[in-house]
Amino acid sequence: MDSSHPPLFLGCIADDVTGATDIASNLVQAGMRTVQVFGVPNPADLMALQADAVVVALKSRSIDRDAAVSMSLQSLAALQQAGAQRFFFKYCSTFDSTPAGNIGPVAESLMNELGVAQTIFCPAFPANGRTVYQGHLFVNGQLLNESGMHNHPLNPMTDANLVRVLQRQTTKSVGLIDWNDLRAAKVRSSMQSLADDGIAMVITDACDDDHLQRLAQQTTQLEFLTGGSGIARWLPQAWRESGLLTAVDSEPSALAAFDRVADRGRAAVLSGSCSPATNRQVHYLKSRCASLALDIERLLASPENALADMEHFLRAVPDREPLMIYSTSDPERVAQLQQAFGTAVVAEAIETAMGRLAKQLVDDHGVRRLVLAGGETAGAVTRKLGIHAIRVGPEICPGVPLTETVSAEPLSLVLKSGNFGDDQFFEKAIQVAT
Ligand SMILES: Nc1ncnc2c1ncn2[C@@H]1O[C@H](COP(=O)(O)OP(=O)(O)O)[C@@H](O)[C@H]1O
Ligand SMILES: O=C(O)[C@H](O)C(=O)COP(=O)(O)O
Repeated sequence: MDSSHPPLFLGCIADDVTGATDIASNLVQAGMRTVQVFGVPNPADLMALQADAVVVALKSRSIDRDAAVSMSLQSLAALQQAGAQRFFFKYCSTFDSTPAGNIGPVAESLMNELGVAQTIFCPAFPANGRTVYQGHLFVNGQLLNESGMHNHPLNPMTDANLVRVLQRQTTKSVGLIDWNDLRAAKVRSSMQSLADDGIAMVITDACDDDHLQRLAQQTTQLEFLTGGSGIARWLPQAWRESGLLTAVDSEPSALAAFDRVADRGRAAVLSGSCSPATNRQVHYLKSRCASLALDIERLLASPENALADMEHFLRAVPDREPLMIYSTSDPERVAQLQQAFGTAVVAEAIETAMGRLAKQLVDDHGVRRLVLAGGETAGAVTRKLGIHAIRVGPEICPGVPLTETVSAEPLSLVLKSGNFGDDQFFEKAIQVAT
């Protein structure tokens, strides 16, 4: 290990793969050398990475609560052994979770393991339209439960009041630091008075980046924080200003290297997200490159026949031409399938198919650039491909960076959060990766 490189400073535990890449991107933008690893890591591997920050990408957002807690605690232990001094639990900027968890239970277990009496919950990411006001989460100015997130296939968000949502998920008391506290720069004193009242979990308002910067500056004393990726864009600067973090900027050469890795073959888009943004992105791209919608009924009835049909499509696309395969559908169609076959059955069948398709594309069809839309989808694909770590490079849009696998033959990956990116995102991601 290069002794000249400062030791690992920040350990992040993310509950889904695209959410992990999202926070990793903001940390790179903030000048931290960041590596993302997949699944519960080995401490020795983490120390060998020579990174300022490591993001552990778990696929724990929508699984059994106890399993999510267990893998999160195992990841914390590995990060502690690797020497991390600050810890961050990353969940969705739209607080994706069910009334039974997992944000509350995982955060509670991490707090208890770290011996932390109080921490913040800051999902706001204004650069991507996620703002919190009086404890209510807005997406592009619409209340969360009216933004389309109420139709999420796995974690429908039907209540925008995050104090209420989080309180349903935890036995600890939940409170709020609101806009007035931020404006009056009273975050620390407000947190102390909340702590005096026994409030352990503090939802924080934030409507713009100035609010996030203030929150970052006034929470440097916290060993453990939670939130979306927004505040992570400002924490490194606050930690440097308080002398906690050595000022090490990302090496421009390291970021430039991404331009070379990408141009090694064909690009393919695999989209399993059914978010409004991804529906628009699929609609835009499907008239611009070879595209195939998964026949989900056929997939459920006979996976092998369905995959044989897809192989036929793949062979019909001219070599090196980009292509897209998607299950992305509107809420009505999603609900119809879930009612007919069961939510978990449909999700599992699609995620498994996406994993097998990705392996086929890489092994047999010359694909070296994969654009994956959706956290659960990306989690299934990266697991099937056996990807253990990625280097995080320049962002294509806020929260979505270009990445490449840490492997003998690097694969260019774009792991897109369901709701991120404009209508032309896929086209940009393919071109940027060329
Ligand atoms: N047409 C569909 N009908 C039902 N479920 C679907 C459909 N397409 C995808 N899914 C499932 O919905 C979930 C989408 O989650 P995810 O990939 O995380 O996307 P997002 O980033 O939008 O949350 C996955 O489990 C996926 O398998
Ligand atoms: O929106 C966010 O904070 C993250 O990018 C995220 O968690 C996305 O998860 P998704 O499953 O891709 O929506």
